Amino acid sequence: MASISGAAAAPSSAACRLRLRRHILLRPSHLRLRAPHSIADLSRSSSSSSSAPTRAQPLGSRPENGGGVRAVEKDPIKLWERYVEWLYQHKELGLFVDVSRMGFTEDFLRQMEPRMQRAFAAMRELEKGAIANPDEARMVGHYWLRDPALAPNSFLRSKIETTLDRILAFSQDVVSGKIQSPSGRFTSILSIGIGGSALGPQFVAEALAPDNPPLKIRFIDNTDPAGIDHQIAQLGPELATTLVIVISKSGGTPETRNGLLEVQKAFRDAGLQFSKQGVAITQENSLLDNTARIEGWLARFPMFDWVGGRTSEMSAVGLLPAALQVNAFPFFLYVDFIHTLSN
Ligand SMILES: O=P(O)(O)OC[C@H]1O[C@H](O)[C@H](O)[C@@H](O)[C@@H]1O
Repeated sequence: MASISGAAAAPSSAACRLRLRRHILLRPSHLRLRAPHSIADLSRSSSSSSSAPTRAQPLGSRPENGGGVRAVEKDPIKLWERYVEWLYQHKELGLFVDVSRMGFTEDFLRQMEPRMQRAFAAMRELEKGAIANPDEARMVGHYWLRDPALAPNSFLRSKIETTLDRILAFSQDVVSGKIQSPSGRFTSILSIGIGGSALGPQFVAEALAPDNPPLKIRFIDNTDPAGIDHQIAQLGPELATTLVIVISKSGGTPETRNGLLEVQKAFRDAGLQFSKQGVAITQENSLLDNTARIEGWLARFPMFDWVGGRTSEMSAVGLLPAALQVNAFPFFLYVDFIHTLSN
C-alpha cells in the first residue's frame, strides 16, 4: 500500500472516485486481469525458453496422470534454477509466489492447459454477467465491486459507484460529527448480523482498524441472549451515542432479527429513539429494508443479489463499517489497495 505520509484533509468522495478511476486508467496493461495465452504464462516470471536454465528431470512421475508429478527437487543448484525460472512476482503489490518446491513438471502444465482455458472461458462468461446461479437466476459479480468498470452494464456500474459515494459521504459525516445521534457525536458502532454479514467486518476490524478508531466497533453475531445482553451492558450509557448497523443480505435471518429486537428494546428501556441511530444494509424491499424505511431509520444501504454473503466484504456490508473505523484518507487507500490486489 502506498505511504500515507503527507496526508492532508480528507478528500471528497468524488475525489476518491476520481482517483479510483485514474488508477484504473493508468494501471499498466501487464497488470490487468487477463487470461494468459498459455498456462505457463501464469507461473513464469521472466526468461525466454531459449535462455532458460536447464530444468531438473522428473524424478518420480506417475504413469496414471501422464507423468505430470515429480518429487520435490532436493539438489540446491537445480532448486535455485527452478526458483529463478518459475518465481512469480507482482512488483506493484510486492507479491511473490515461489512454486519451485511444488512437485510439478512441464508436462503437468501442458496437460492442464485445456482445462485452464476452459476455466478462463467460463470466467469471461461469468464476468459478462452469465447466470451462474440457475436456481435463483442470479449472476455472480462480487468482483465488480472491486472494479466497477468490469460490471456488465452501465446500470450495475452506476449502482456500485453510487453506493461507494454514499458510503464515503455518510462515514465522513458521521466521523466529522455532521451527522450525530440525538445525544451528540457518535462514539461507537454496534454491528448486528451473522455469517457472511459479520465475518468480513470482524476480520477487517481485527486486521486493519487503528488502535484508537474514531468509532470502536462491537458485534452481535449470534442469537445467544447472554451474549446480546453482554454487548448492551458493555455499552452502558454509550448506547445513546452508538450507531447500530443491522446487516442482512436476505433481510429476514431470525438470529439477526432477534438481535435487532433486543437492541431496540434496550433503546426503549433507556428512553432512546432507535430510528435516529439505526442503519440497515440489506437487499431492496427485504423485510429489514421495509422495516427501516417505514420506521425512518438514519440510513439504508443496498446489498446486491449478485453478491454472495461470504463474498460481500467490498459491498456496503464490509465498506461501511471499515470506513467508519478509519478516517477517510486511509479508507480510500484501502479501497485502492483492494482494487489493485484484485487485478
Ligand atoms: O445476510 P443474511 O441473509 O442475514 O444471512 C446471514 C448468514 O445466514 C446463514 O448463517 C447462512 O448460512 C450464511 O451463508 C449467511 O451469510
